[in-house]
Amino acid sequence: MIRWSFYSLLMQYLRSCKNICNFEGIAREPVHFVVKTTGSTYNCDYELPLKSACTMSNKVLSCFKRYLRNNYDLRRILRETRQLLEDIAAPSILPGEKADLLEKIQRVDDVLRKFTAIIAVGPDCFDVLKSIFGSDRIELENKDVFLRIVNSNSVYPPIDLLTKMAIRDEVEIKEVQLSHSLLKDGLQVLVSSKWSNIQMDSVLPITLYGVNSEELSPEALSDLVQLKSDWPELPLCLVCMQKDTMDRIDQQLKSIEFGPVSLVNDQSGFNAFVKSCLQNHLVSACLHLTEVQSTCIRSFILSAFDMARELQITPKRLQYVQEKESELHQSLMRVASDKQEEITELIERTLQELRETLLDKASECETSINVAGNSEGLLAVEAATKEVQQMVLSKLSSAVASQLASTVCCLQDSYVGTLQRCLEGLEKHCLDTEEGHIRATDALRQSLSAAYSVEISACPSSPFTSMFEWFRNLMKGFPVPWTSPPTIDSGWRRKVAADILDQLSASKLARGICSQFRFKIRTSHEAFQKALSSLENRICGKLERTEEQRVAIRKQHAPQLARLLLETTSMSDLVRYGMPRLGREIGRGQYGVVFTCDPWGGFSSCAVKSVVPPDDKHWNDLAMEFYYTRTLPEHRRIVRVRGSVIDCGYGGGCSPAVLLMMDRMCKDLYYGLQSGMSWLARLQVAVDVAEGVRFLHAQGLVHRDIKLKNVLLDGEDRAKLTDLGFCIPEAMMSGSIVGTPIHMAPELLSGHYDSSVDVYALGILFWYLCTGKVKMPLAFDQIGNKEQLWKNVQSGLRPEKQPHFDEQCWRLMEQCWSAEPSQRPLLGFVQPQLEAIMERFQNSDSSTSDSGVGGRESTVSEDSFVLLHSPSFENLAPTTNAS
Ligand SMILES: Nc1ncnc2c1ncn2[C@@H]1O[C@H](COP(=O)(O)OP(=O)(O)OP(=O)(O)O)[C@@H](O)[C@H]1O
Repeated sequence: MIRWSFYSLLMQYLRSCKNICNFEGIAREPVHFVVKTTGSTYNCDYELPLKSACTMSNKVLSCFKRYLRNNYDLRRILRETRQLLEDIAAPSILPGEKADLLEKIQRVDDVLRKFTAIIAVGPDCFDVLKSIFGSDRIELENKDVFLRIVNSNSVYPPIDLLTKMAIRDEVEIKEVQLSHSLLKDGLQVLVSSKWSNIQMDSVLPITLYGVNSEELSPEALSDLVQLKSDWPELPLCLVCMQKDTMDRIDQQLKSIEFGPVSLVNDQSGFNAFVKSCLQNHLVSACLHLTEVQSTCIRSFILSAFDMARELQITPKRLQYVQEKESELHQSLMRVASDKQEEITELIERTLQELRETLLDKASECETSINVAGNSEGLLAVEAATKEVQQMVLSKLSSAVASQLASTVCCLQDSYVGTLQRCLEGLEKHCLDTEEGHIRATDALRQSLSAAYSVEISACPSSPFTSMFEWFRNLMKGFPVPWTSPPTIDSGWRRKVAADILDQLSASKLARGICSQFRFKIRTSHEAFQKALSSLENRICGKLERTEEQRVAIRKQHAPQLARLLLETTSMSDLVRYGMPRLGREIGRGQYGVVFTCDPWGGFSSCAVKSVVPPDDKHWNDLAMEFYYTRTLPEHRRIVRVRGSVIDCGYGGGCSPAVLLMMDRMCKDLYYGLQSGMSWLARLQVAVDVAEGVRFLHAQGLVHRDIKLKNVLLDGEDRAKLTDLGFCIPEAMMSGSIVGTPIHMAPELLSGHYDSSVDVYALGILFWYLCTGKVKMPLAFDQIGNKEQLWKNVQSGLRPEKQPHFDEQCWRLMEQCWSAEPSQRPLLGFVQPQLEAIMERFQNSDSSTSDSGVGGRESTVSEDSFVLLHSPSFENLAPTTNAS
C-alpha cells in the first residue's frame, strides 16, 4: 500500500532507486501505482483518506489536496506536451526550436516534482509549530538540530533521501511523529532555527519565520535581511506569536525597507499564506508551460504558412524555369542558324581591328633560334609555327567570343539572372542531387557559356586548310635542303602570323563557329531537360511530403497542442480565479449556451459561453478557436475572451464543459435591428464591423462566419465581432465549407477560397443594415432549401436593391458581393468608404431620413437554413448551465 499523500515524494524516491526501471502512478481515487523493478512488477492501490476531524487545518489540508491534484493533472498535460513534441520528426515543423522547448518543459517538470514542506525557521520557530500543532513534543534542547515532523502512522521517504534533497549533509536530523490531520496527504514540516541548513531550491517551501517577542531583535532583523538577500523570490510569512505586536514588527520591517512579506498572527492568515504559496507555484508552472505550448503552436502556424507558400510557388517556379530555358534555347539556336552572315562580318571586322595587334604580339618573341641541321631545323620551325598559330587563334577566339556574346541579347545578365536565381532556389530545396547526374544550373551555365567558349581551332575540320598543307605551303618559300636555315626571330614570327591571318576565311570560320555553337547548345539543352525532369521528380516527392506535414500540422499537431494549451490556461485561471458563478441564460447558439456571470477574475461584466465538446475533434476545434481568440491582440472591435475554465464535474464528470469567459455585451445585431436602430447608428455598426474584420485580416485570420448574430452591440450601439469558432489563418484552411448560408460567398462551396469571403459576407450584412430590418432579401426568402439557394447564388442571385437605398451604399455592397473574389474590394478600401458615407449623412439633412423602409416582415431568419458541413460541433446538443 502506498499513500497517495506521498505521491510526489514517492516518485522522487523511486527515481533515485537504481533497480527500478519504470513506474507510473495515477493520482485519482483510488491511487494506483505500477512499479517495475529489474526483476518484477508491483501493482499497488490506495484509497484516499478524505475526511479530517481537525477544522483548524482543514482549509490548509484541502488546499494542499487540491494542489496535489492540480499538480498531478499539470504533469499529465506536461507529459503529453513533451510526447507530442518528441513525436514530431520533421525538422521543418519546429525548425531549430525543439531541443530548446523540451529543455524548458524539463525545467517545469523539475519544479512540479519538488516536494512540499512547511519550513519553519528563526529562533522562535519551535513555538510557532507548537501552537499550530498543539504539541509539546516539538521541542529540542539543541536548537541547531534539524527536526522533521511527520504523521505518526505513515510511510515517509527515509531521512537519508530527505537529507540528500533538502538538508545539508552535515546537519543532524531528528524525527518527531505526530498524529495531526495537517500532516496527512504528504505535507511535512521541516524545522530549523537556522534557515541556512535547508536547501530551499530543492523543495517547494512554505516558509514561516516565528517571532515570539514584542518586536524583532537586532539578530532576528539581520537574519531576515540575510534570508531575503539569499532568496529574494522566496515567499515568506512572519508569524507574530504575541498579541498586538504586528504593527510594531511591521514598522520595524518598513524602517529597513524589507521586501514583501506576509505578517500573520492567526490561523486564517496562515491558511491564506499556504494557499497563496501553493497557488503561485502552480500558476507559475502553468505560465511557463503555456509559453512553451504557445511558442509551439505559433511555430506550427508559421511552418504551415511557409509550407502553403512553398506548395503554391514551387510548381509556378518550375514552370517559369521550364519556359524561360526553352525560350533561351530557341533564341540561341536562332542565333546559330540565322546569324552566320552577321558572324562572318563580325569576324572580318575583328580580323581587321586585331591584325596589327596580333602581328605585334607574334613578333614579341624573347629568343631567337638558329636552326642548325635539316631535320632538327624542320622540327624547330614546326614548333615555332605552332606556337605562333596558337597565340593568334586563341586571341582571335576570345575577341570573337566576347563580341558574339555581347551581340546576343538573351545572354545578357538581365535576361538570364532571374532564371538562374529561380533555378538555384529550386535546387536548394533538393540538395540531394542524383548521383552521376548533371545539375540543371550547370547545364544552363553550359548553354550560356557556349557563345563565350567558341574556339577557332586548327583541327582538320577547322576553317583552315590542314595544318600539314599549310605548313607545306609555308615551306615553299625556303630552299630545301637549307643552305641558310631561317632564324626564328621576331621578323620570322611576324611573317608567320601574317600568313596565318591571310589564310583565314571569315565565312568558313563563321560556319565552323555556328556549328560548334549549335552543337554545344543542343547538348547542354538536352542535359538541362534531363536534369530538370529529375529535379521535378524530386521536388514533387518533397511537395507531397510537405503537404502531408501541413495536413499533420492542421489536423493533428496544432489542435492537439491547442487543447493541451486550453487545459493549461484553464487550470491557471481556475487556480487563480476559481469557478465562475453562472446566472441566467442570455443566448444560445448551435454549439453552446451563453450565460450572465458574477464578476470573475477582476472583470465585473462577464458573459460565459458553455460548450460541451462531444468528442476529440470538437475539443480540438474549440481549442483552436480559443487559441486564436486568446492570442489576438486586444482590439476594440473584437469581443475579448478573458479566460476559460474546464468544469470537470459537469455531466457527472463524464462530459466536461468548457466555460469561456468574455466581456458581456448588451445584445446582438439581429436583436438590435429588430428593436429598431437609427440610420446613422446602423452606418456606425457597418464601419465598426469593417474595422473588426480588417483587423482580423491584418492578423492573417479569416472569420468565415460574419452575420448579424455574431455582431454584438454595447450600450452605445457600437459593434464588436464575436464567435471566432470558424476563424482560422489562411494557411491552416483546408477548404471546409463553413458559415451561414445566405452570408456565404459562392466560391466557399468549391473549397477554394480566401479572406475575401468575409468581404462578401460583409456586403450581405451591409444590405441588412441598409434595410434596417432582419427580413431576408425577397429573392432568398422564396427559396426553400440551402442547396437551391447556393445554386442560385452561384448563378448570380443577390439581395435586391430597395428603392430607398443610397446609390453609394448600393454600389459598395455590390462590389463586396462580386462573384469574382478578386473583384471584391479590400477592407482597407471598404472601411474608409463607409466612413465617408457616414460623414456625408452626418453633414446632410438626409441623416434624419431612415433608409430602411419597412416591407413584409419575413418569418425566415438568416439562420433558418440548416448550418453546414462545418468541421466543428456538428450535432452538438446545446449545453445547460455548467455551474
Ligand atoms: N459576450 C456576450 N455578451 C452578451 N451576449 C452574448 C455574448 N456572446 C453571445 N451572446 C449572445 O448569445 C447568443 C449565442 O451566442 P453564440 O456565440 O453561442 O452563438 P451564435 O453565434 O449565435 O451561434 P453559432 O455559435 O451557432 O454561430 C448570441 O447570439 C448573443 O445574443
